[in-house]
Amino acid sequence: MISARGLTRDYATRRGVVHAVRGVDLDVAAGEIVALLGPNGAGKTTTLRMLTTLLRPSAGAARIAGCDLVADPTGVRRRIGYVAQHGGSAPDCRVLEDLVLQGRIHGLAKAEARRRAERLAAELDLNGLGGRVGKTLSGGQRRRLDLALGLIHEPRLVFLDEPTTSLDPQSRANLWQHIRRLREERGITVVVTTHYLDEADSLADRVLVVDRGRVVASGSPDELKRALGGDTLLLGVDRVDDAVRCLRALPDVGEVHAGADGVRCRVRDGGTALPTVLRALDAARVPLRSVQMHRPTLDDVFLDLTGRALREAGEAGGTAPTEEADSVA
Ligand SMILES: Nc1ncnc2c1ncn2[C@@H]1O[C@H](COP(=O)(O)OP(=O)(O)OP(=O)(O)O)[C@@H](O)[C@H]1O
Repeated sequence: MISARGLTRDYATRRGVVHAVRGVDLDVAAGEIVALLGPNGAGKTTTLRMLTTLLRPSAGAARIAGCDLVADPTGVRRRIGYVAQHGGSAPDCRVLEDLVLQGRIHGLAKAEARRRAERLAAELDLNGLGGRVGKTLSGGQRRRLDLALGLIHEPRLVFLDEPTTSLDPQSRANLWQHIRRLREERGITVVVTTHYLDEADSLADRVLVVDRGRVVASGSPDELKRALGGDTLLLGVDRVDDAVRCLRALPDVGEVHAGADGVRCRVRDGGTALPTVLRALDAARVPLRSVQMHRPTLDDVFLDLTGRALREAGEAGGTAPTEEADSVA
C-alpha cells in the first residue's frame, strides 16, 4: 500500500536549514496499522505531510495506493484519507451536514453522500448527534467526527496525525477500538503518528521508531521489546549520581540511565539481579525510596536506541519551529 524510499525534507529558516526528515524508508502492507512513534520534533508530522502530498519531499520517492507521490499527487489524494492533528470538522456546522458537505467535496451525489454520512455516524457512535454543531461535541466525539470526515470517500488508506492528543484515557481507548474495528470491517490500512507509547503498543501491528528525522527501528511492539531482552529495574533514589556510579560498577547491570523518576537499568534477569543491586546500593549508602521491575516497554526500546527516554526527549530531538519556513527543494 505504501513503498517509500529516502524521503527527505529540509526547511530553510532564518537560522539555517532544519533537516526535519533524513531519508526515511517505509513499507506498509494492505490492512496493516502502522505507527510512527517518536518525541515532539522527531519528524513524524513532516513525514505524514509528505506521504499525503501536503508537502513536497526535498528528495526521495514513494508509491502510495498505487500512485506515484510526486508525479500523480491528485491520484494519491483521491485514494487516501487524512485526519490532521487538529482535525477538519467545522465548529459551527451540524455533524451530519459537515459529513455530507465533505462527501460532496469529494464529488459524491447528495443522496450517496447522505447515505455514507449516516452509515459512518452509526459506525463511529455519532448516532443522535447529527443535528449538533461541532463545537458542542466532547473531545472524543469531535475526534470521531474528524475520523468520519477522513473516511467519507471510502479510502483504502488513512493517515491519522496524533489522533488522541488531549483526549482523556477512556476516550483514547474508545478511539483505538473504533480504528481497529474500521480496519477489521472495512479492511482499511492505517498509518498513525503518536508520541504515546501505550497508543503504539495497543493499536499498531508494527511500530516505526522515529528519532531526529530517521527511522531507528521497526517491528511489532512485541518484536521490538523482545529484541531488547531482559528486565528493567526502576530505582527511586534521591542521590541519583551516586546510584548511577554504583550501578555502573556492577558486572551484571547493562545500560544505566538517570531519569526524572529515578534511575533505570537493564539486567538480564530481574529476580537474580535485584538482591545484588540492593546490596550494592546499601553498601554505597544510597537510600532507596522504591523499586520496580518490569519487562521492557517501548520507552525502554527508545531509550536503548537513542540514549534518551521518549517522555524526556521532546524538543531535544529537534529544533522548535519558531518561524514558518520556505522549502529547500
Ligand atoms: N515549517 C517549519 N519550519 C521550520 N522548521 C520546521 C517546520 N515544520 C517543522 N519543523 C521542524 O522540523 C522538525 C520535525 O518537525 P515535525 O513537526 O515533523 O515533528 P513531529 O515528530 O511531528 O513533532 P510533533 O509531535 O511535535 O508534531 C522539528 O525540528 C521542527 O521544529
